[in-house]
Parts: sequence; structure tokens; C-alpha cells
Amino acid sequence: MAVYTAVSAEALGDFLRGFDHGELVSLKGIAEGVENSNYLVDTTTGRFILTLYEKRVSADDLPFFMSVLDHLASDGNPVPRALPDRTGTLIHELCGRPACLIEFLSGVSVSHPTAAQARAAGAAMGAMHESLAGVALERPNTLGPEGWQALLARCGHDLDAIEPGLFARVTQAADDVVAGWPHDLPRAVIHADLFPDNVLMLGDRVSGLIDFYFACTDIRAYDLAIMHTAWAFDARGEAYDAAVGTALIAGYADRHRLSDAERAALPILAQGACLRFLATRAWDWLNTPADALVTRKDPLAYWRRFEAYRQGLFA
Ligand SMILES: Nc1ncnc2c1ncn2[C@@H]1O[C@H](COP(=O)(O)OP(=O)(O)OP(=O)(O)O)[C@@H](O)[C@H]1O
Ligand SMILES: N[C@@H](CCO)C(=O)O
Repeated sequence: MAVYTAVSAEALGDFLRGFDHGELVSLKGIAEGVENSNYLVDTTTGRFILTLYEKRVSADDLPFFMSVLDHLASDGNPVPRALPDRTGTLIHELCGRPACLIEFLSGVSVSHPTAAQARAAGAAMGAMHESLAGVALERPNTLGPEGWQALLARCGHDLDAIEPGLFARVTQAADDVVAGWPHDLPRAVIHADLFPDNVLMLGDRVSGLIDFYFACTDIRAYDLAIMHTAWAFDARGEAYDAAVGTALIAGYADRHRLSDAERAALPILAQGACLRFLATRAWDWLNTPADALVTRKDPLAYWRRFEAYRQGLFA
């Protein structure tokens, strides 16, 4: 469960008095997620999400995320906007953390996507990239190749406590991926974390794209590669579902051009994505206090995916 900061009904009641969204009726911590504290808030006028930003989200980056969301929502993408208070302020402080009140979107995230759902989700990413083409917003990817190499180095030999020999294997893997990393592909604002749990669906239709807090400027096809690693495997990273993987890419290509060079780069981009998620999961695995109300995610599930891509999954 991800609730790092407890918010009392009194504190939230006071907070809501600054908005035109009614009075507090109920407040529930949301179990899903690992990064931020999220609450489901019902008021006398509707339902909202309250997010308190923790851990990896810097308050300085929030204006960038809010601008991306605002642009995407204005262009018809199903993303939640942050709601302004009566003074027009979007980003607040609550219980000592940066906080936003956010539009609630209906839908559920699927644990085992079907090919039809993957196709729709791929198309939603394609539409998002279409909207973001040429948008002059910039945020460097702090979890790009240099970022994950640095994080793996900080984990150091503690990685061997996760699996003996892991440190040496991932260090070599990271060197290999960095050596083959493409530098001439189109770059744009990307989501960078569009896992199934960040896509809300009603049946086979996408009703929401959420959790833009890793959004950044990077290789556009890297976003699709990240999505492929997250959607097309079982949770342990053991079984690859080719129908889901193929549908995802086909759905994307229906809505946004995927050049031959981008397609050819997907294997190396996917390997990089695996190391990026292995790195953050391993760091959290080694550094999450035992009493934290959060379910840690398995780093090795990303090492298994890495091996699958390295052995030519796309070939
Ligand atoms: N705008 C929204 N509308 C409806 N539900 C939402 C919204 N935002 C978040 N949620 C719910 O809260 C959960 C956690 O949100 P989110 O994925 O943003 O958290 P996180 O801690 O940043 O997660 P992650 O581990 O994926 O980075 C989601 O799975 C979803 O159930
Ligand atoms: N989507 C990420 C968590 C957010 O960084 C993971 O599954 O590791």
C-alpha cells in the first residue's frame, strides 16, 4: 500500500475549504502504487484524487507535469488535470508534502491485459505522442542510461543479496546497453512509466492515462519499449505473450508513425528499459524500511525480461 503520509480528515477539510469542490464526505488511502501517497476523496460535489508527492518526485518538476497534463487534456487525451483552488493555485502543501487535488477518472487497471486491451493502450500512447509532437516542454530524464548506471552503482554489491553475482551481471549488461544506445532517434516528451497499472480501462476502451511523474524528454520510441516490457510479460517476467506484444505495437503504429529505425531500435531500448526498472526496484528492495506500508516490486522480474530481450525476443 502506498500511503507514506497520513492526512487527517481535519487537515483535508481545511485544505478543501480553499477550493470550490464542496465539503469532505470521505477519505480513503489507496493501496496501489509505490511512489506517492494517494487518497480517494469524496466531497458533497464529487470524487477526487489527492496526491502527496514523495520519494522521487521533486516539487520543482510539478509545473512541468501539470503543463503536460493540461496540454494533453486540452487535446482530448483521457488524462486527469490538477484542479486549481480559488486563487488559481495548482500545487499546494499539505502535511508537509507538495500536494495536488486531481480529477478522478473512472475505469480499472487490468492485471492481465488481453491483446485487444493492449492494442487500445498502444493506440492511446500513439495518440498521446501525436499530441505531444512539437510541444516545447523540456525535462531531462533523470532515469536515463546515466541515471540507471549511477543507481546500480549505488546499490553496489548489495545487489548480490538479491541474487548472487547480480552486481557483476547487471554492471556488464549496463555497459553493453550504453555502448549500443541509439543517439539519432526522434525525441519528445514521453510518459516513461505507462505500465498496465497506469492505464485505466472500461472493457477494451482506455478511460484514463495516469501517473505522469516520470514524464521527461527522451527518445520517443523508448516510451513504447518501456510499455512493451511492462505489458507483454507475466508479473514474474517469465512468460512472454507475443499476441499482447504485437497488438501493443500495432495499436501504437495505428496512431503514430513508427519508423523502420525506431522499430529496429526496440530491442536495445527494451533492454535499457529493463535495466531502468531493475535499478529502481533493486534500490527500493534494498532500502525500503520493513515497516513501510508499501509492497516492494520484484527486481528479478526485470532481469528475466532483460535476458529475454537480449536473447532476441523481437527477432
Ligand atoms: N486521476 C485518477 N483517477 C482515478 N484513479 C486514480 C487517479 N490517479 C490515481 N488513481 C488511483 O490511484 C492508484 C495509484 O496512483 P499512481 O499510479 O499515480 O500512484 P504511484 O504511487 O505514483 O504509482 P506507481 O507505483 O505506478 O508509480 C492508481 O492505481 C489508481 O487506482
Ligand atoms: N512502474 C514501476 C514503478 C514506478 O516507478 C515498476 O513497476 O517498477
